[in-house]
Amino acid sequence: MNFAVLGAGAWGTALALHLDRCGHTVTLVSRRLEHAAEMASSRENKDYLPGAKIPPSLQLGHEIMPALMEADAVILACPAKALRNLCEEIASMRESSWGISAVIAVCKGLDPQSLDLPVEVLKEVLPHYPAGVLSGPTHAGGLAEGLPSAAVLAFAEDSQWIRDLQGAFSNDAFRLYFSDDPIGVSLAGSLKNIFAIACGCCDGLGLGDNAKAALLTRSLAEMVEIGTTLGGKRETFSGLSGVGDLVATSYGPWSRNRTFGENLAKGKLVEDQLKDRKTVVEGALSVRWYRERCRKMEISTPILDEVYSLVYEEKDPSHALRDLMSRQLKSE
Ligand SMILES: NC(=O)C1=CN([C@@H]2O[C@H](COP(=O)(O)OP(=O)(O)OC[C@H]3O[C@@H](n4cnc5c(N)ncnc54)[C@H](O)[C@@H]3O)[C@@H](O)[C@H]2O)C=CC1
Ligand SMILES: O=C(CO)COP(=O)(O)O
Repeated sequence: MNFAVLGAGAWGTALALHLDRCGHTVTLVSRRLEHAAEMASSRENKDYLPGAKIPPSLQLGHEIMPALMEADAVILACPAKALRNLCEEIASMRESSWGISAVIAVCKGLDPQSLDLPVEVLKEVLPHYPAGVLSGPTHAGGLAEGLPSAAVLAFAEDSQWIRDLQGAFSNDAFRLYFSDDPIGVSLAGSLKNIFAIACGCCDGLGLGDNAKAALLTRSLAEMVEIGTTLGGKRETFSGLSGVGDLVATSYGPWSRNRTFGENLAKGKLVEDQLKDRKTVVEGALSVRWYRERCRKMEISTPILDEVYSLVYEEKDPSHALRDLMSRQLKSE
């Protein structure tokens, strides 16, 4: 198959490397000319995924159009806040001769203006193509190294072409499951980042394994409550994109969301952590939007509310812990 991967951050690069290893024709597109040129000369993405060699077979570019003209499937690997713009750019260039059979978003957040999930943005802006999402406990470094991992490919419809796509992504190091719940998978992928920030705080405060297990378990309960109210299927949250990614991100030393939470608990200010950083901390943004949505729908979200207060109201992490522990007792 021919894949266009748009967005040359850590995750786009890791996916492109993986698809190249699977024997596909792959073009990885960076939006910045100088970044594409630097990658082409060093055969490495030093800015976002240092250490992973880019083989000559993987094509690098900075223009979207040539990659789209050839593509069977397009992977959108930008941060969630840039997804709508990127889709609009594609829509403005669209030609009926293109052979694109699917567009797949791999970001884990919400559109800041509309609060839409990535799959909803795809459906709205690129209605001509089947829209899917890929998500799971898969950090870029592990996939780039070829360490074993598994994820979910979710489309609302099922077809032979989508099953071919599932097969095209899979090899002996990467196992891709199919799901018919792109809404649930998108919700799970963005919510786990918020709870990973809470788990990072737990690490930063040195609260130990009992506390972290309790926090993770109650985070899952909250994720299921929010996710099912917002339209996801309950079983999705016990799958790879739900509990799988929640565990990976909450424990991974590599996780930007978990590390952000850990540093918060150690006294590093939000603005100092976010200013001038090249890479995304999706949970720090999406917690604001989820809080707004959950309030409107009157969903009780005690952990998410505390993460919001930590990030946007300068709440002291030890006070957040005290407030969580002193809530009215209830049934599990
Ligand atoms: N890094 C990881 O391990 C994983 C990341 N993700 C998700 O994938 C998304 C991207 O993450 P990373 O690649 O890690 O981000 P990153 O922080 O490494 O890089 C973001 C990339 O997106 C590019 N970008 C920004 N605006 C863009 C636009 N309008 N059009 C095209 N490209 C644009 C930036 O130039 C940069 O190359 C995030 O939503 C993240 O949650 C999902 C799974 C794993
Ligand atoms: O989504 C991820 C792994 O599944 C990456 O998590 P971070 O963005 O926290 O690094």
